[in-house]
Amino acid sequence: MFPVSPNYGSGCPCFPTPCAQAVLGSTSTPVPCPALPACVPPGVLPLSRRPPAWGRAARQPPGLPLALARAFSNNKILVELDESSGVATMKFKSPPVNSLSLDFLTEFCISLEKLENNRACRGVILTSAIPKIFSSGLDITEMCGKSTEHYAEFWRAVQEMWLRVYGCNMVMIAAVNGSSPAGGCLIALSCDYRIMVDNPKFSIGLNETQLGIVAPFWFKDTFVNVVGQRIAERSLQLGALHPAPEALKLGVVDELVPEEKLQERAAAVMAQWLALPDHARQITKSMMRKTVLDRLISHREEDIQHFISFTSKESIQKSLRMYMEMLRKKSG
Ligand SMILES: CCCCC/C=C\CCCC/C=C/C(=O)SCCNC(=O)CCNC(=O)[C@H](O)C(C)(C)COP(=O)(O)OP(=O)(O)OC[C@H]1O[C@@H](n2cnc3c(N)ncnc32)[C@H](O)[C@@H]1OP(=O)(O)O
Repeated sequence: MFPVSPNYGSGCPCFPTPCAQAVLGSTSTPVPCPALPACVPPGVLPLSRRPPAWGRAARQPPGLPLALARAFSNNKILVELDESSGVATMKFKSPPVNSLSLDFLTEFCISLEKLENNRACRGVILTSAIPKIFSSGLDITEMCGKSTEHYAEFWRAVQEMWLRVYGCNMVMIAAVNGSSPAGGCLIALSCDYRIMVDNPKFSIGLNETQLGIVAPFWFKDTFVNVVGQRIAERSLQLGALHPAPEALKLGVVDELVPEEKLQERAAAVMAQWLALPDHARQITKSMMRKTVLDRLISHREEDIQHFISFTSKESIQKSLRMYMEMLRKKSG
């Protein structure tokens, strides 16, 4: 029996019996499963998978229950699709702080994939249902005291989340309604546009160095592509968390709005972006992001090994434990 594609799992229609396409051939080259991209090997969804739907929301594919197309929620993310506008909202609702656990990341990828496969959906707004927090970033407990197999699985899920958001053909808008450190910031940076609530108590940034860890090269690349080399270099070295007004000045976010206007403004910006022909916008987006995406795709396994050896170091484990202790003391 040959191994299955690394993306094969319970999200695939052929689960638990892998279809022929989900099985890796003797060459170990993953063969894409046409049935569902969950079986597709890691990477970016090719542009050709989404037919252009400019000017109107395309029809619901036959066979998909209507209720599923309008709203679905597994556990940690509430997804609502407005078929008339073609815009979905993914609302993070994983208390207490929307940390990006393995379960969260898995649900996130499956939810986004469902939307990508739904022709009625052309744009997604990412936001939070937890007051004052957009996302607290990667779940630190997933990186503490676990096995190397667990670190590998977790890191693959983090990579997958980024590849899917950064490489997404749909318009992605982050409606940042709370603090957004590290991995939370990465999600926002990977969108096409960021709107943040105008509240200096909410901050955003890649603060990894404050935890004694290092933002991986693809976090850094994403940041540089948004704010430029100089701002990214200073902000990354200092592990800076920028209060909303400063984040706007530095270009980390595109605009600030009062909290009560956030969803309305996100919908208005989305409408502007969706007024463009999909194919032209998608090809342009792909052209702008391809180099950075390809860099991780071609070094994915190496990056996982790097993460495992870095995270497994006793000095790193110690830093993470101390950081968690500091958070616990602060909260308790
Ligand atoms: C050279 C190459 C290198 C290769 C790669 C190597 C390394 C890996 C790099 C990995 C990149 C990492 C990215 C990350 O995202 S790391 C996570 C960074 N996140 C943070 O620093 C945020 C920490 N949290 C906070 O600052 C605050 O919690 C808050 C989000 C501002 C919310 O504040 P507040 O409302 O006051 O809530 P509490 O602080 O009281 O927290 C409530 C409980 O939640 C727990 N918590 C918070 N954040 C996390 C988290 N990220 N993971 C897990 N748990 C978290 C906190 O401990 C509280 O728990 P308790 O109730 O049990 O005490």
